[in-house]
Amino acid sequence: MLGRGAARALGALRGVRGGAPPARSLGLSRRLLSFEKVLDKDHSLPKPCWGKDMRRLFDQFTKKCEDGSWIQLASYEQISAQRSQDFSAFIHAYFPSASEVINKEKLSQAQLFTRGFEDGMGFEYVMFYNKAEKRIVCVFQGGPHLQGMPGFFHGGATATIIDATVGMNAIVSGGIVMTANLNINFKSPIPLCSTVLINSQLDKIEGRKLFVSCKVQSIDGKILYTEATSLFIMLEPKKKKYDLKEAVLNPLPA
Ligand SMILES: CCCCCC/C=C\CCCCCCCC(=O)SCCNC(=O)CCNC(=O)[C@H](O)C(C)(C)COP(=O)(O)OP(=O)(O)OC[C@H]1O[C@@H](n2cnc3c(N)ncnc32)[C@H](O)[C@@H]1OP(=O)(O)O
Repeated sequence: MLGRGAARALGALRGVRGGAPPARSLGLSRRLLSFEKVLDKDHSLPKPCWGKDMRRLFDQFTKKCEDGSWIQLASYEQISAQRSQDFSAFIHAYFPSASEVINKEKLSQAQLFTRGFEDGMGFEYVMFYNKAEKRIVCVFQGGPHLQGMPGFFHGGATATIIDATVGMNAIVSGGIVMTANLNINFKSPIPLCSTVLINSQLDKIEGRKLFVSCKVQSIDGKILYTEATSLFIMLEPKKKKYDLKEAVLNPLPA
């Protein structure tokens, strides 16, 4: 199960209607937070654009979810427009100086960077979480629009999916966090349109700091493409006005 803070953080920022019950009562045996009424499609479910490797690994990890040791993490591209006021409140509480700069009307169009591509062209991925081992495994199939050097992924695209994976590992343990440091060693170029495994591990928590590392490998484990270490910081509200719990329990009307 997730910590309460993390479940609330995810719920509040995902467009939940009707409120999020405490994590303990969620019955998260297979799919994380799947009870939520979320307004758009879950991109972490199989699609026609997934290749056979991606599909096979999805099936393998889904099987591991049956005994509850692993949980599949759902993934949406957009929170509902109705929640945009929550985002304004979030920004106001945590980054008050940014509050004046951000165009609040545009917030209703906000969507997760990794989910902004046409199906199969950008980031296709699904993450699985093992709480006991503090691990998240991301099965990633990158599309042709992620090219850097001809025939290979752009390093920024690799950094993005790494940040998303280690970031999710930090979120499930720490709630509302931001990347403070991301250190990447690119060891071997990743062939464009291939499927790879990103294995991330929460190494330690010290106060507000979460240290997460990961390896990007070929699906047979023979090639180590990339290694990364990261530091995430749990955010502290600068203003006490924003109450995450209140935002979850009293969502805005549709
Ligand atoms: C959150 C719920 C979301 C749910 C839905 C989301 C769905 C999917 C998400 C997918 C995951 C995506 C993950 C992507 C994450 C990002 O990319 S975040 C974007 C990039 N990051 C930033 O823009 C952060 C910019 N930096 C900051 O805003 C701040 O510096 C900070 C918030 C990181 C820290 O500021 P503050 O809170 O004021 O803390 P400090 O007092 O400065 O520091 C606290 C301690 O940490 C140490 N520290 C800070 N930064 C670093 C660093 N870079 N390296 C090493 N150490 C650092 C600092 O020294 C303090 O240590 P001590 O307490 O003194 O020991």
